[in-house]
Amino acid sequence: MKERSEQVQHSSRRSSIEAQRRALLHWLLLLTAAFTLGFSLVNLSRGILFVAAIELFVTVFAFALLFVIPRSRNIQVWSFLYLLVLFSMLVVALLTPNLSDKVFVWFYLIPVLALFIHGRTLGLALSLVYLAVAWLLYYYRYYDAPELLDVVGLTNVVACSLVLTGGVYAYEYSREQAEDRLHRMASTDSLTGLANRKHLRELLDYTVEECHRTKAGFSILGMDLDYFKSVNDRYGHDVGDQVLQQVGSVLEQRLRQADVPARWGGEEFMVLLPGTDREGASRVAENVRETLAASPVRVNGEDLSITTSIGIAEFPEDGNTVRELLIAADNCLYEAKCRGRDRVVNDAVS
Ligand SMILES: Nc1nc2c(ncn2[C@@H]2O[C@H](COP(=O)(O)OP(=O)(O)OP(=O)(O)O)[C@@H](O)[C@H]2O)c(=O)[nH]1
Repeated sequence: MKERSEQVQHSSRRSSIEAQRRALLHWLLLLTAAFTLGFSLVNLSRGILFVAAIELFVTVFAFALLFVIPRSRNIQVWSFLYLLVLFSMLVVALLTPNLSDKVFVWFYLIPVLALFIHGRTLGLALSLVYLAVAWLLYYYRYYDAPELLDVVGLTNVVACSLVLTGGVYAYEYSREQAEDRLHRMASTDSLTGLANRKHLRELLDYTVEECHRTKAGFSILGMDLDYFKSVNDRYGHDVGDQVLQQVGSVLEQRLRQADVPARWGGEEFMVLLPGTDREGASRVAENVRETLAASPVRVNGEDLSITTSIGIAEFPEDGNTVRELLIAADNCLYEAKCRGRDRVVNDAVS
């Protein structure tokens, strides 16, 4: 749906991804602090002091991030630093002579963490860079231990990390797709396929804010079908639903790409017309009203005509806030109903 609408959906998606990553990072930092502290104590007791000190540093670093991240506006940099510090600690452990070659299994965590906290694209790029460095260091560390560097050994090391990276990437991809679908469903009216009330409300807030900044204008149309209750009463709810779908498709057909029609609730619709003044909005409203009146719904061989009353409000003349504009459009709509329905009113006296 439309450029502006996509912008709003995109920014609401971004903030939900950000919140999810913050929560994930919180748990990862707790786990990191706990495990590095444990390893630090073990290495301290074994006398491997340098590694123990590095691990203790990572414990403190992870613990500090637990306080920094909730207060930070941009967590991307901190996430990047967290991964780098963790990776550097693993490098030190890998290159330390007395530690087991099994230390390398911890590198398999890097692609999992990178993809979870940085998302698919950046996460994959970081994973491949870190893994390539880890493979080279593994080779350098064990070049004098042929039993670890035979073809089978090396293939296992490389293939396992690639399979793991591919698996987590595929998981992230399907999770993103599912999230996209959920976001679309949450902002769409299932009967008409138009934007729903919640989504248009967000769009109106965004548009008012933007127009205050840019000094641009816009209008809204508040629409209410006439005598819709009698359609339901006479023909049943299924026909009523068919009428609502017909209104949805007329709005989709008659409006410009930048305009956003929405189902406001029941038999009420609302349209956002960016960059349109009162006169322009009145022409669009007349056009929609006439098209609807000329597009009857066919029921049992009978033509059921649809008429609508429309009220208009223009920003900033009729209101500086979304609330004021909605009240102004509603007053015009009420006036249209009072004057006999099937008409457009753009100048109600409140
Ligand atoms: N079929 C169907 N009907 C709905 C839906 N949502 C609301 N309605 C019906 O819409 C009707 C609205 O009736 P009223 O508010 O009296 O409005 P009206 O009959 O159009 O009268 P005026 O607006 O004064 O012209 C009620 O009968 C609701 O049950 C829906 O999703 N499907």
